[in-house]
Amino acid sequence: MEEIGFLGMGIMGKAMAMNLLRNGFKVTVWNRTLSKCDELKEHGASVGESPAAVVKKCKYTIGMLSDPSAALSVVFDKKGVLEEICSGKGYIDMSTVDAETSSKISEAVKEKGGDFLEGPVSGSKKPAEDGQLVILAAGEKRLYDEILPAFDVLGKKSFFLGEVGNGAKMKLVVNMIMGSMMNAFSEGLVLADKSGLSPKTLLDVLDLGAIANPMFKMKGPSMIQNSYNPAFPLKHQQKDMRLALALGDENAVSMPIAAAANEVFKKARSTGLGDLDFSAVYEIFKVTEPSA
Ligand SMILES: NC(=O)C1=CN([C@@H]2O[C@H](COP(=O)(O)OP(=O)(O)OC[C@H]3O[C@@H](n4cnc5c(N)ncnc54)[C@H](OP(=O)(O)O)[C@@H]3O)[C@@H](O)[C@H]2O)C=CC1
Ligand SMILES: O=CCCC(=O)O
Repeated sequence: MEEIGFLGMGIMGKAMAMNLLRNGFKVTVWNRTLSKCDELKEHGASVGESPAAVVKKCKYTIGMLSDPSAALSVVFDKKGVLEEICSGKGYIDMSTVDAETSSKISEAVKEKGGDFLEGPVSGSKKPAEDGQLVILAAGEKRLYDEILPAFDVLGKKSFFLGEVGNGAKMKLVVNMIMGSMMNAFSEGLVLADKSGLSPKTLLDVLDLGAIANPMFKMKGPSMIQNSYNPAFPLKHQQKDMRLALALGDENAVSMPIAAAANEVFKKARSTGLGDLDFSAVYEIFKVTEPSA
């Protein structure tokens, strides 16, 4: 397979690029904060000096950036992707963004003759390290077929969802459900505790019943130890709730549960929890009102 460029060495980008290297791909990486490329370099990656330089060198370039503004910035800014993308090259944005952002990038890339694919992912740091992501791709089918060998390393399953925007929308729906579930879970843990029950026993009970799921199983034990080492930063989960609510707005879908969950995530951000794991929203439910 051709050399792959990778823009964005955050929690996910770093794990994904490392996984590609481990599986024999040649990778050139770039990150706004250059020092975050050091570990990749030690493992055999080349480092590009700008997104444009990476695209110039590589036939395929993947972006994994924090939010719509970052995703747009690496494409449209000076020394960005657009300066070097051209016919015969592909750009794959795997960041979680809204459909409008993805379409803007797609149109600009296509105008330069390049191919574009969006490919947001389900799964967090550990699945990224283990190549167990679920890839929600949409856009240029030819590029999808060409990049599949890399997707097969990054993920356990790839979906091709058709036109650009469908991957972004699917990802936002999934994360909207996840964020609402995390709120209900946190509320339940507090209710158990305040009612004199053991939260640990609640985890055991949940895990044996109809609502058992990997998220409760993985996050529950660390939450009851007040430990929130970030795998999926809370600020990104709140961004996804916000974008999902905007999608609901566009489609006149009433989303009272997600709206309430978003408010709690916003509160968590405003109290300085944004860089912790999204499960830190639990801390907000633990705060008790002074009794009257
Ligand atoms: N963590 C997770 O579990 C998952 C995250 N996602 C999504 O993947 C994306 C990345 O997430 P994650 O790796 O956790 O996030 P991080 O916050 O760890 O990393 C964000 C990355 O974006 C870069 N960045 C931010 N702003 C800019 C900018 N203006 N210009 C250029 N680069 C910028 C950062 O660079 P710098 O280092 O310089 O700040 C960093 O490389 C997000 O869209 C997130 O929603 C999807 C699935 C799971
Ligand atoms: O966007 C982040 C998703 C995290 C997960 O799917 O576990």
